[in-house]
Amino acid sequence: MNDIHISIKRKSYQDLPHASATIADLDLTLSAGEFVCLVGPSGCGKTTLLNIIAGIDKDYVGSITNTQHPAFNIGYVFQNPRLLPWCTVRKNIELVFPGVVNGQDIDDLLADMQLTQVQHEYPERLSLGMARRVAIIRAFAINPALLLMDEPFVSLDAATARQVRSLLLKLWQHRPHTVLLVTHDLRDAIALADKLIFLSANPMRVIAQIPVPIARADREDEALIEAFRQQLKSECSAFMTYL
Ligand SMILES: Nc1ncnc2c1ncn2[C@@H]1O[C@H](COP(=O)(O)OP(=O)(O)OP(=O)(O)O)[C@@H](O)[C@H]1O
Repeated sequence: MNDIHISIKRKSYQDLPHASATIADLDLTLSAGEFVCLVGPSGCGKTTLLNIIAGIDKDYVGSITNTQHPAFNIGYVFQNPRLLPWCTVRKNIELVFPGVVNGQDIDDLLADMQLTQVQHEYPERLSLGMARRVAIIRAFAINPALLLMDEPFVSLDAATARQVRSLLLKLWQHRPHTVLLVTHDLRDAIALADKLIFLSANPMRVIAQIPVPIARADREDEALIEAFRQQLKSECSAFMTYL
């Protein structure tokens, strides 16, 4: 794995020269194996940034580079799980598997995400929390150099969101990948990230990069997470008004 450099000079949704930029002069480096969370106000351009990094949106000025592997593979967990409705949970995972399907690996992924019991169900029988967990497995199954996740806990009730977050963390600890995760929930970001990146709006720029000082072993400790959240709020709310 290598560092990934993201440099977006300008992204605008209109072709006009004077059109306002959604993203401007945004520079980020993701270190290999690092879990990074992007936090920013609603509508600031987070999904746009993920779409650019994933190669879905090519209409921008800038570059995404990984010096040693120019064509690196990317996993993307969209807000909508996008499972194939005519395939079972297991089949949805098998379909993305690179090369020969490794049954034991799928068994392990299903077990890590507590989905073994529903592996032969169709997506319509799953709760949103289960469907999100299948989508996360599919992204890990391709063993990507970079894993993008867009609000994987949004629209889940608090208990389910905590469960998915905790399972994701365990999965990532078993299978470390470079992750860039978008969330509007600072608690989720603190529980997961090595580094928090705070963004501004109009245009979107990086306004602060803050390492999370909580040991990995303590990331389920809600009191520690809340204490750091309060610290960030009191120290940074002047320039991060959305905290
Ligand atoms: N296809 C599009 N055409 C024109 N404008 C767009 C398009 N997609 C997004 N936008 C605009 O670009 C801005 C950024 O949108 P984006 O969805 O990237 O923000 P976001 O930070 O992910 O939002 P949220 O937190 O609400 O999910 C918004 O003002 C949005 O209206």
